[in-house]
Amino acid sequence: MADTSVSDQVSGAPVMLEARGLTKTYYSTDPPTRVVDGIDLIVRRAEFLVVMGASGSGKSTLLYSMSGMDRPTGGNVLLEGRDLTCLGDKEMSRVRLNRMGFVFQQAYFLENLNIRDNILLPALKAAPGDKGAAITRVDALLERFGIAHVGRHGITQVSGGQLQRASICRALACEPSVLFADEPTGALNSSMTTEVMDALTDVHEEGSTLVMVTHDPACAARADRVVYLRDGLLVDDRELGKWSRERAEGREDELLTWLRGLGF
Ligand SMILES: Nc1ncnc2c1ncn2[C@@H]1O[C@H](COP(=O)(O)OP(=O)(O)OP(=O)(O)O)[C@@H](O)[C@H]1O
Repeated sequence: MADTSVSDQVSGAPVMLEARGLTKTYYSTDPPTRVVDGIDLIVRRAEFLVVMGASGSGKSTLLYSMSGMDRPTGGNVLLEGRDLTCLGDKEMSRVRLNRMGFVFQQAYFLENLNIRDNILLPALKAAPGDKGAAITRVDALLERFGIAHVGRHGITQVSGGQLQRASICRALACEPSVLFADEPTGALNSSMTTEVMDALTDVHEEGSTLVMVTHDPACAARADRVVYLRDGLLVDDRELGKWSRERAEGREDELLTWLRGLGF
């Protein structure tokens, strides 16, 4: 049973996810490469946290290690106080399916299924005995993200922005505790980027916890907090506070100044 009483000792806010001394070393290289180097990081409940850093600094590896997609080689990851690092593969898959959602740069949808069925698939897998509820939830998500009219379209018959909004729907279909996004706008033009970031901002404003990797300061400026990685180490951390459309530009400038100071 999850321990929901865990809270951040500094802010007092409830903790959703925590990395303690998280390490990932690849032993396939000679010498071995330590890509994530003993990171301590707390993600508070309902927080939108962004991970930035130069290419190769370990952002995706940190995200995958925290989400159980990849096994860390040291340290621990706790989801609402429950240590995930001691779980077997089967239990970890269950946690990923039921408690975590993922959005990647590419959608990775099945070509032989339409958009709606691609979104429905994980929801049915997570709750096989409750097909009606899964269908209702998925149809509500399609409406909410403005893609109900393309639900029966094939995956090549929609725009990049619509496909990424469908990825967000799929990630939310199992009502996850944490949504992880790895460069979700990396393959999109600027109007589609805004479309997808608006969708993610809505998800956050409705109370979801988000952890996102991005290279794009305009996307990062949507977050509550940005952490910066260098060579697998977490070297700085900046609270941005609540995002608002009115303050968007000033906030992006403030973030850029901070990032330049870090050598970004
Ligand atoms: N399977 C692997 N074996 C060995 N080294 C790896 C492996 N996967 C990743 N790396 C190395 O780990 C380092 C960090 O990779 P990672 O993808 O986490 O960085 P990143 O900050 O997300 O980079 P980018 O912004 O370019 O996506 C890189 O130097 C990469 O080459």
